[in-house]
Amino acid sequence: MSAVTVMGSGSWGTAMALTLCDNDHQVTLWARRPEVCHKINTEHRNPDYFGDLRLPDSLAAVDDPDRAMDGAEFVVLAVPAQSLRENLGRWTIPDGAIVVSLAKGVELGTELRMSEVITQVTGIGADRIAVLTGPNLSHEIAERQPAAAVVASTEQETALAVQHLFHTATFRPYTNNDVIGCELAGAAKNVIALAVGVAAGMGYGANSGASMITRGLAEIIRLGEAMGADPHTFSGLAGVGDLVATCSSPLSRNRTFGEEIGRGRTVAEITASTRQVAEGVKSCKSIKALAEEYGVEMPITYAVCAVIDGHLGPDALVRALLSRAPKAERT
Ligand SMILES: NC(=O)c1ccc[n+]([C@@H]2O[C@H](COP(=O)([O-])OP(=O)(O)OC[C@H]3O[C@@H](n4cnc5c(N)ncnc54)[C@H](O)[C@@H]3O)[C@@H](O)[C@H]2O)c1
Ligand SMILES: O=P(O)(O)OC[C@H](O)CO
Repeated sequence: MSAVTVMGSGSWGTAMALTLCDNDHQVTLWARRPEVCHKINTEHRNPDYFGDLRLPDSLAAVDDPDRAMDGAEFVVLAVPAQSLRENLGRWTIPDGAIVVSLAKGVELGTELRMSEVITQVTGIGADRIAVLTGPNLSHEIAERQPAAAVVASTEQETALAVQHLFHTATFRPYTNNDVIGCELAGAAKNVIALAVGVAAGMGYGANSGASMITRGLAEIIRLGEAMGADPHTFSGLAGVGDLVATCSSPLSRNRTFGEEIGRGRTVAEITASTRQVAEGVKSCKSIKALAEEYGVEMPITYAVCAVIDGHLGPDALVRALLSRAPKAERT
């Protein structure tokens, strides 16, 4: 049994906290809002994210970050990507703790991956950081539906420790040492899911979705290879696995956000109507900046950025992609 603190009590932090409880770890969940802590501690529910789902009695919620992390051997970071730097700047991670990053985003302005942000702000070395990613929609995980995942770390011992930490009867993490590929894949699939959602919202069917998923994968691989990722990562769970899950599922916030755009709502309207994060809405810009930096073509990502910025409507997004100069598939 390990002492584990999950920092962030939204959909994914809560789902991972209950998975860790299923493994009999001593789990503390940090929530910003005292009323969320109260509900978790007294009613064993987090209704903003999981309706009536009963959380394990052993799960303790705390609203003070220092108290939450006191004695933690593992600290699991479950706040949105664009808030990670600010939060880490306020927190003190216990000496020696292994840090697990859950966020699927690339930081705006710096274009840093989440593990890079963690090292930059806290000074914690890459050998004590792991990234957990893969096809993992929180509601399915919280219902204990079977799923696989990837734990990526440059340090094999760290990857193995985190794999062991999370491995339950229904949740099966594999290890991988390609942190760049795993993090990039997790962030970039959200952008492709926005595009697939736009097409779905406009009423297009499976052919359009599959075409975007496949060409989306091609542009993610192009960027990944330029950044030094292992191309094999993209045919694994962190790559094609998460891309298919996110782009196909009505549970995906990114796909749903895109669908709403496809039906004619504005980005401002959709953003105002949900408290949940759709990471691709911001990360599309940092991924576009990476594409520019590495000189890689990413037409779907560019088109999504134009739609998010209001420069392109949904119809124009589809036209822009189809009217590009004809080319061979493997380019
Ligand atoms: N939900 C999923 O299915 C899922 C699966 C895998 C990975 N992820 C990733 O996990 C990360 C967290 O996503 P989520 O699904 O839990 O999002 P969410 O919107 O459900 O919850 C986000 C949580 O962070 C808190 N939060 C928001 N802004 C904050 C800030 N500025 N400072 C501190 N806390 C803040 C919210 O109060 C909430 O508790 C994202 O990067 C997401 O891509 C989510
Ligand atoms: O709901 P989304 O779109 O943030 O996707 C959640 C997970 O990343 C799916 O693996």
